[in-house]
Amino acid sequence: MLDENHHLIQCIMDYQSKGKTAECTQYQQILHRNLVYLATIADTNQNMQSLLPAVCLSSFFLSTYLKQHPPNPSMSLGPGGLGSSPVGQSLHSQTNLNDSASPGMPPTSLMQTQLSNGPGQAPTQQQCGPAPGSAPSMSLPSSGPGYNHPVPNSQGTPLQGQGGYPPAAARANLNMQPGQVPLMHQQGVGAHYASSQTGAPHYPGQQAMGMMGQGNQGNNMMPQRPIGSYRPTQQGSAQQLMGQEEFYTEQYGHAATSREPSVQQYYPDGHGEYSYQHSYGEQGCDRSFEDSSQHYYGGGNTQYSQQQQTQYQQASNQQQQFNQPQYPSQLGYGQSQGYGPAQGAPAQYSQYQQGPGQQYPSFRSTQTAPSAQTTRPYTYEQPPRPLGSPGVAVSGASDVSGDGEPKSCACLTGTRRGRSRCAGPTSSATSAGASRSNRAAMATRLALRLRRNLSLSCQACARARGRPQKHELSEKQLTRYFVDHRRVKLEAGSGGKGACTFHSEPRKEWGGPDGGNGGNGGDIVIEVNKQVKSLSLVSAVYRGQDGEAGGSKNCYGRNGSSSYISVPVGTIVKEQGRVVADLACHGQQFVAVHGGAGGKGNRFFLSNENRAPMTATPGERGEARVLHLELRTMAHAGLVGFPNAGKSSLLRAVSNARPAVAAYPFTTLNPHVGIVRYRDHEQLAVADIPGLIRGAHLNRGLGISFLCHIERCHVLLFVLDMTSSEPWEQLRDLRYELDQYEPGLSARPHAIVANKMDVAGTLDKLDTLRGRVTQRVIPVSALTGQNTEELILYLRELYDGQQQCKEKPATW
Ligand SMILES: Nc1nc2c(ncn2[C@@H]2O[C@H](COP(=O)(O)OP(=O)(O)OP(=O)(O)O)[C@@H](O)[C@H]2O)c(=O)[nH]1
Ligand SMILES: [Mg+2]
Repeated sequence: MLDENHHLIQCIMDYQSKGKTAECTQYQQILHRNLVYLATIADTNQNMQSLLPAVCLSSFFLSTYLKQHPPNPSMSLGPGGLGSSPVGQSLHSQTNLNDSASPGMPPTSLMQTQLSNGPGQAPTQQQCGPAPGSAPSMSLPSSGPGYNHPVPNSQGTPLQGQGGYPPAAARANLNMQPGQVPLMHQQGVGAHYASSQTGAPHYPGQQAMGMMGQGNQGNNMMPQRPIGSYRPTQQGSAQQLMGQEEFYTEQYGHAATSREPSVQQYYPDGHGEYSYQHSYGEQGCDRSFEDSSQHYYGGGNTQYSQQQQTQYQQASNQQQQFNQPQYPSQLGYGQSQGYGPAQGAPAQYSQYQQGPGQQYPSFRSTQTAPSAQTTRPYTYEQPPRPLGSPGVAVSGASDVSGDGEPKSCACLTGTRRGRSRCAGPTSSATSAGASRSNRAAMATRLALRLRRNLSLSCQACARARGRPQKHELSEKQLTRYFVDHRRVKLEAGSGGKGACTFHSEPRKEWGGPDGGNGGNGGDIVIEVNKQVKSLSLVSAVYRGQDGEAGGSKNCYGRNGSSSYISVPVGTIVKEQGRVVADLACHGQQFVAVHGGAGGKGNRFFLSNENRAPMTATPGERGEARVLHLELRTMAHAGLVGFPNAGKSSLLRAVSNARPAVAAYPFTTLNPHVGIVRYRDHEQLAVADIPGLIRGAHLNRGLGISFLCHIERCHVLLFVLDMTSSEPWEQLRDLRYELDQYEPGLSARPHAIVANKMDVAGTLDKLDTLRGRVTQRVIPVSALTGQNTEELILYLRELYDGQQQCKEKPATW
């Protein structure tokens, strides 16, 4: 490694002299990484002594080279390298360059000094850092040759040029005493926080983890590798991270898993200081408080908070209140680091050179510990929760932007009619910081939500959309599906033929006849099913199942099974105009055609006269007939009236039926039946019949085809449109049409309903109507429901009166 570094430096110098900037930059990056790696190894017990000369010698060459060739400010040496610092210019870049190489590989003299440092070294580190204000103007005037920083003679003397590189951190890294391990972590965190401006991190678990890691894995080189996840966060350049990761993969045969940038995705709130540092370094203080985990570790470092309070308040007054001391054990955090926003602070990376097993668990435990996490705003990160759970509400309610107004939700709300933008509140992280994985998860949840027709993202969306109601069929669709007349051709199954066989057995020459009979053919049965509402499902042709033929050994054939045709209640079966069956009850069956009888086998013809009959008969053919099925709506009462009289509106007013209502005639094309329920649990069916007009019996309008439905009604309700000029003329025409369809039909128990009484000028017509008829006239308004109670009660009276006369034979 030493030779390689020498060679690299030589190449850099050559390229620099030749003016090849690109190659020079490339070799500088490699050199930088070598130095970082050497510094990492130097943290361990085993390799420190042997590698220290290599590190320092390389640093010496590099410093010598840099003195002779001031670096190009635009050059980048990777994380923390040249040009990565927003301020400091070339001199600062040089500082960073040295600092980037310095973590874990402090000057030899310093190392040697620190090797003997005991745990008592930790408190002194608090005093040796520069003031925060001095950070932006950091410089690294190397006082001596090589890579040596000026070593403080006393621990209270501030070091120079320690931008993000506290010497105490180097001491901590070099300190192999387990008891001093916490110092390393504190210093590392302190250095990091000093540059990240995120306030002091307070990880109670971090010290413990650090101790564990150092004590248990003290000589393990692998865990000492730099953690890559911090680098992109601090540098703000994932590209550099990837390049470095590839470099490590190539150089050392493995890629540090902790370098994966996706770690940041796993913790979008992240390690508090890092996410916050990134926010402040590049975005200022426009990031919401919930975006960072600042409040999770809020300001446990009292000294730190006190010192940096001024700048911190400038950065975010809102967040300052969360930086109150919570973890007094963190008081030892370094103050030596600047707090300026422009510090690249590469040194702090190396201070975090811990193994994944040490570091991330500590962060995890630290993040989950504070109670402030209950208000985490990461709606994207949270798994789906049941609706109405507190978490759902908190996620949306707790997210308030800086001005106190909830931000608009970016989630999509699935509705039956498509997607719409949700207006509910959500976190700023939701709208601003969705990574790819988050978007994928969001898409998955969105698809799930669309399937459920629910929303799980925010409080405003977290409500059930309600069950999708059954889509009402239009009158046109109902007409298509409603069939009240069907001609069917029925042919029952034929019987199976009989068998003609003889018994066959060894040494039994004349076994006798054993042919079995054939099975009977299947019948076709018409069965009433109340679930069926029309004859639309009735086919034109039915063929019954045939019976099986008989077999030998006296085996009979299987009978054909019966076929059933389901028809609605009120179906009348006619054959050649003659009613053969009236199916008015649920479950009632009518065997329309019978199957043919099965044939006889020769065994059947065995007799004393004929011991070996050869006779076997074929099965009979099934019965066949053509029938006409008519549906007559079964209802207790029927609404009869002219079009637009308000029949459908009245049915909607007195029952739960929902026929179509429109201000044009012949809106209703099919009968609708509604149920009127009474308190004694009696239920009366009321049928809305399509409108009749004058001359309907001559097939005008919709004709009188629908009067067959009225034919089954026990009670008739004549609905008159009181807004017409002469309502009583409507009554007369209706009676006439009914009588033309069936004489005496209008004489059934009935009532006269004067509808639309809410319209002005109808009272006079009502009086006139009452004077012209002898039946009871009930004024109602189907639109407003006025006086519909009287109609319902009177309907019950009519029905009860008709039931009392049930003993009498019907006249229709
Ligand atoms: N003002 C008023 N309007 C009514 C009333 N009842 C029904 N209407 C209106 O009259 C129009 C026809 O109502 P429908 O219930 O469709 O009449 P219909 O007898 O079923 O009509 P068809 O189905 O064509 O036979 C609609 O615009 C209703 O809003 C009522 O009591 N008062
Ligand atoms: Mg209607």
